[in-house]
Amino acid sequence: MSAISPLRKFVSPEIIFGAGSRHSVGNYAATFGARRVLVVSDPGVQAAGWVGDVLASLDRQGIAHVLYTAVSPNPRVEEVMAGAELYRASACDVIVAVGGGSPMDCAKGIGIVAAHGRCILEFEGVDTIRVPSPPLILIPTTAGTSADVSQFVIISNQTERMKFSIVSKAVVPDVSLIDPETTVSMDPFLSACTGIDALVHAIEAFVSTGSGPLTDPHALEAMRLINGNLVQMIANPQDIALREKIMLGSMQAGLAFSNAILGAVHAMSHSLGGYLDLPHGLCNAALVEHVVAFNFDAAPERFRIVAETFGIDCRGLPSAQVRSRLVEHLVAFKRAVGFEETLKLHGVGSSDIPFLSQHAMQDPCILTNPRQSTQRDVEVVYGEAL
Ligand SMILES: NC(=O)c1ccc[n+]([C@@H]2O[C@H](COP(=O)([O-])OP(=O)(O)OC[C@H]3O[C@@H](n4cnc5c(N)ncnc54)[C@H](O)[C@@H]3O)[C@@H](O)[C@H]2O)c1
Ligand SMILES: [Fe+2]
Repeated sequence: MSAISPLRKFVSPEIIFGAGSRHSVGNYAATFGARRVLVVSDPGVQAAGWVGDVLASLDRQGIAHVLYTAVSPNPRVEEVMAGAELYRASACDVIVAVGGGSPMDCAKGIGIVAAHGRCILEFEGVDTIRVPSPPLILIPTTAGTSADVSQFVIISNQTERMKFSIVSKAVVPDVSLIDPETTVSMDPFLSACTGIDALVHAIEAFVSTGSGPLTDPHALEAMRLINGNLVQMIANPQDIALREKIMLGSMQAGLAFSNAILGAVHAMSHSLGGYLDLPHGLCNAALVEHVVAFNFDAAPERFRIVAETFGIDCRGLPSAQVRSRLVEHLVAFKRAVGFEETLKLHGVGSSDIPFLSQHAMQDPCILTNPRQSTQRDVEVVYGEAL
């Protein structure tokens, strides 16, 4: 008799996907009985006009609001704490975020602090949340992080020059309003960074030790959508049909990685992003092919499927050749979206590697990497990416 699969769980918010969905935020806030909403965003998203649409929708429902936009890319501990203080002092009862991963993660952090009355630093790690957060509605404006569907919060601790992760189903928002129209204002660099982030989510979720039948179909479809449309989207930034495909790919990658967790690219990129305050997608881009080459032999059949999903003809090829074709494909894809990155270009030297590796080993994402890694392994991979 063949064994049956082990138990799996899958969490997701209520998702409303489609052009114009941002305009319904007022209705969703009303269903939570909102009296005063804290709206979290950042200056770039406000300048693009997306904050105005959210405030207008709340106004139509007669719901008061307080705006908080003091959020940096790679949101910081102090920004979370100041936002939580504003939430408390203004007697808010619902949180809405509109923006990329940074305002969305900051909003999740504000919810945790508002509920517990303690510093966000105390919640680092897995399943540390004890008190439910206030109702949370997220509206992503980048097609990449999918923090709006995920169980992750990534906050930067600039006192220690590191980023830390909070992983809990308690940080999955109540509602995600995914509106591809908001991504038309992304410039080519932001589109490339966030698109590569989503592609890496899909690859890492598919080869993760936490992968399984509930997440695999999302991961594979995300790879198809992003691999097949990102280059075209960057060349045709106003093409809403292409924006929609990449947004859908990002969402599916998000559902996959939220439930299957990630791997060494993310563990290493969180460490790098905290140390140098660099864009998250850029860090992933600098590392991805090196980590894939390192991991390949631990999951050759899974990586063969990844390669086939990218359109590489693997028939009759031995594993070593599939590995090198997959690495070549990733390098060519990165170039096609505008990346020629090495870590050296961003000022990383070999003397930084021990610090970076030590922090990467503490990140929860390292635990689900398909190949068990020691600090020495991680040091070698950073060295290859220099
Ligand atoms: N929680 C998660 O599951 C998760 C997953 C991956 C990454 N992250 C985190 O998310 C953060 C990165 O988020 P991001 O890549 O979405 O970028 P971001 O939120 O940091 O935004 C980067 C810049 O782009 C601008 N911007 C955002 N949307 C725009 C738009 N539509 N038009 C014009 N400008 C726009 C912002 O104003 C900002 O200046 C990192 O801190 C990363 O660690 C979180
Ligand atoms: Fe990511």
